Amino acid sequence: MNQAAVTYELIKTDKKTGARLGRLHTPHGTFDTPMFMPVGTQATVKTMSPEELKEMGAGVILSNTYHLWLRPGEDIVQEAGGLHHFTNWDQGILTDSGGYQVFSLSKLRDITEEGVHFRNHLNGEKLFLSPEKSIAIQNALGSDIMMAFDECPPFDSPYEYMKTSVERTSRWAERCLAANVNPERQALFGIVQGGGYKELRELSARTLASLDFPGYAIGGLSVGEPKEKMNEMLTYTTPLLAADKPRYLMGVGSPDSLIDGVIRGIDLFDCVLPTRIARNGTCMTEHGRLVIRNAKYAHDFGPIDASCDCKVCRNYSRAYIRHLVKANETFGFRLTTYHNLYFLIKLMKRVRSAIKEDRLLEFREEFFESYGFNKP
Ligand SMILES: CNc1nc2c(CC[C@H]3O[C@@H](OC)[C@H](OC)[C@@H]3O)c3nc(N)[nH]c(=O)c3cc2[nH]1
Ligand SMILES: [Zn+2]
Repeated sequence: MNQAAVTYELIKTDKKTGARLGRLHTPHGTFDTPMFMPVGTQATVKTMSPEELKEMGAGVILSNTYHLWLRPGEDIVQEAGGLHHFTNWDQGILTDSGGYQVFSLSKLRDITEEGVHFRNHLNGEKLFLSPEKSIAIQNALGSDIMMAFDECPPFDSPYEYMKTSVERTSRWAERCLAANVNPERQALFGIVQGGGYKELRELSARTLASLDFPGYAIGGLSVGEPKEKMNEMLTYTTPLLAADKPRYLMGVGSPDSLIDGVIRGIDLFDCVLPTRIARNGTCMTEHGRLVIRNAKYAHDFGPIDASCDCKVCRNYSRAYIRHLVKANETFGFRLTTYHNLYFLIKLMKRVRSAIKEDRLLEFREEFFESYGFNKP
């Protein structure tokens, strides 16, 4: 029996919700879950060094097959000895399959049973991505967790289209399993689709469960649908997935969505939100979002967030960071990025403590009140 590359250890199941405490064992370390994974689409978490990511407690970071295939090319990364050597990051790496980018970045595309024909969003050249090609790229990148090549249709696609897509994505998932040349070191996660149709979510979950992946992602969400619809699909879908496997909600998210995802049984999250809003000077704080450019912070020599113990909040003032951001100084965006990532990683740590102490729903109430999510 091959030693599985990634295994999930279920530590505790919350009595009042679907939340769990767990540990994700990977060839590059073991990490507590629920966990937030910083996104480093082009093999870097924008403006952050590996040392800073480690310092803030990041365990697993993401990179993206589509982007790295186009630039610099998976062959260069492979020659470097894989992504861990290329990026000098020795902890966990998860690569997305490119399925989402093909559907979100390229306009002209043709989906066939074989794969997807589309145009390079950088130079318009014709490209083709298939389950086999996506897995070959991810094997070359050497990520610890690879994602199956899938189609992420618009949430409100017609039932018939969504059904066809789910069935094709399931056949693609099987081809991905067969294409993985390194299952002992690189775990492949299946991605559940089905949009807002419960019976298609069930069809997708059950088909993928029968293929016995080491972990599962819930895809096709956080694509513009109302949060209530996302939560409704999670409530329905996560119980269909094996309790002894990790569950990863792709592309999520904001603090309220992270907590509500944990309550519905999600263990792993990724989202560009904290790093993206940081680059326009917006910070997450205990009392909601703070737009640092705002004139009211010009003479404010306090920290971004008085309740945050990160190195940014311990050493730099709102006035200084506001000045840097307004002057478009890179260091300003490094400070806002570090703080935002720290805030979400710390939020997951607080959630894990709340699960340990059987007080997750109380924590949700307190945090939502403080952040302002309860405001009508
Ligand atoms: C934001 N909402 C959202 N993101 C999603 C992503 C990751 C985007 C990927 O693109 C890059 O960020 C833009 C990241 O790449 C590192 C991320 O993994 C998804 N990926 C796949 N394969 N299938 C999905 O159904 C899917 C759904 C999503 N919903
Ligand atoms: Zn801070």
